[in-house]
Amino acid sequence: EKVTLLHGSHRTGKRTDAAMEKWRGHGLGQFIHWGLYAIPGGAWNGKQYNGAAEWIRSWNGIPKSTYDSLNYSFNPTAFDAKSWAKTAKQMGAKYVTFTTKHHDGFCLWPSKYTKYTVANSPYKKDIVKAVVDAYDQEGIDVILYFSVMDWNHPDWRYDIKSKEDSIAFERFKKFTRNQLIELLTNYPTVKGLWFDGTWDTSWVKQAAFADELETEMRKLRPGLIIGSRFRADENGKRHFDSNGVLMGDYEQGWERKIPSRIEDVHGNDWDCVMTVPENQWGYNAAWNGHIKTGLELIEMTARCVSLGGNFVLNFGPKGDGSIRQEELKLAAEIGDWMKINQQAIYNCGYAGYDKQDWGYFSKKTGTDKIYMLVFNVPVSGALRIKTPAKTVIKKASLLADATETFTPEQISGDEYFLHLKKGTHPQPFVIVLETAPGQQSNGVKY
Ligand SMILES: C[C@@H]1N[C@@H](c2cn(-c3ccccc3)nn2)[C@H](O)[C@@H]1O
Repeated sequence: EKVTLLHGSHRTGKRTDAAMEKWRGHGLGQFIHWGLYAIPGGAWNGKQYNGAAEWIRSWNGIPKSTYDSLNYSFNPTAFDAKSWAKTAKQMGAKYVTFTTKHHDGFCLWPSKYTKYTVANSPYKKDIVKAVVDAYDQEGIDVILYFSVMDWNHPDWRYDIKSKEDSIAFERFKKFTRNQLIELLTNYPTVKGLWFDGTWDTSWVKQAAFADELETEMRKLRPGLIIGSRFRADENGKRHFDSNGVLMGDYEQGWERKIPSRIEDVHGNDWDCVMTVPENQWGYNAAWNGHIKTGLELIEMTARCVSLGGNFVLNFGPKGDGSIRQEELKLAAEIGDWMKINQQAIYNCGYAGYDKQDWGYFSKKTGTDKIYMLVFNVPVSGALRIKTPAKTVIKKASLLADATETFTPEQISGDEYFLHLKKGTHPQPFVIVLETAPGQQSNGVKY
């Protein structure tokens, strides 16, 4: 049975306000990891390493003090937030999640609460502001990534084991609150905060403080969107409180992985954040292992939307601020597909149809319009559809060409085949189903 919680989740079920409904409908987002780690780009003294490039400071053999002095070399002459925002627009991203401060503690905005910022670099200027303004101009919503864990701050602790730790961490908590209020005050148009670096015991023990801070941020910015990774409940439970209720507004558990079925998302909103290589968020000059193709990433987008989530693809700009060619090419490939098929992605969600081998269903929120996103054309050319009870399929046509229609062949009570014409399908395509809800013989609506 339920336990009484002071600092568990304060809401059950999805948020129904306009800000969250807009976020829910985004479908496709861009993540950008940029900071000092982009300067070494996964290598140190000519030796290429395989770990995640944004974690290089933590690798064995890397002199931490030398890494920490990289702010004096930070001068991204090729940085142009407008061109980043244009790339995102062309890809079809509806929002961007941007690293204000990663685990290394370097702030891409001129924070008043630490010297470890762009203000103390040759570049000097406010990068967060440039990004927020450029993406606002493109009509792309901005969410700010913030790492609580801060390797640079002298008062950061992994755990609190002594009086000294406790005194230091109280200072760190004030510093963290100050920076978050500073970000929400400096950049009032941002729609949310994406928290990371919140798994260590020191922070997990701060249930009351973090709960109050979340309340304060939401009061300062009504409609603010905060995920499940920010805070733990008073029993140290993260993402889901001691009663199994989601913390925050959406589940932030899908990092480099995608749910395989609807039961995995427990009726919550969620995002999946994904890297192009296996595990590189910050720029790594040597991309090793499997590099995802445009088709793979389009399919991941379709899978996420079909299960009611958002797919957020990561970009890792170089130390000079330019985006690498491989990422520009992927953005263009995804964008070309989105230009034709975006109706099946934006403001769509779980359709409630059984998953079929040929691909994914999505449903336009608030309508009976169903999309079939086809990735695996069967040898038979017959696309099987099992509709929810007694649903009527009124029309079936290609999204890209409404004159190309299909006559559903009913093969059982609720099952149909759509027969594709012979021919190749070099790109995934979408079929639109105009449907009507089922009627029982006695006229009762389902
Ligand atoms: C969104 C992604 N989250 C950061 C991360 C955190 N971790 C991690 C690694 C070991 C234990 C706990 C967390 N691995 N990657 C990555 O650096 C990136 O920012």
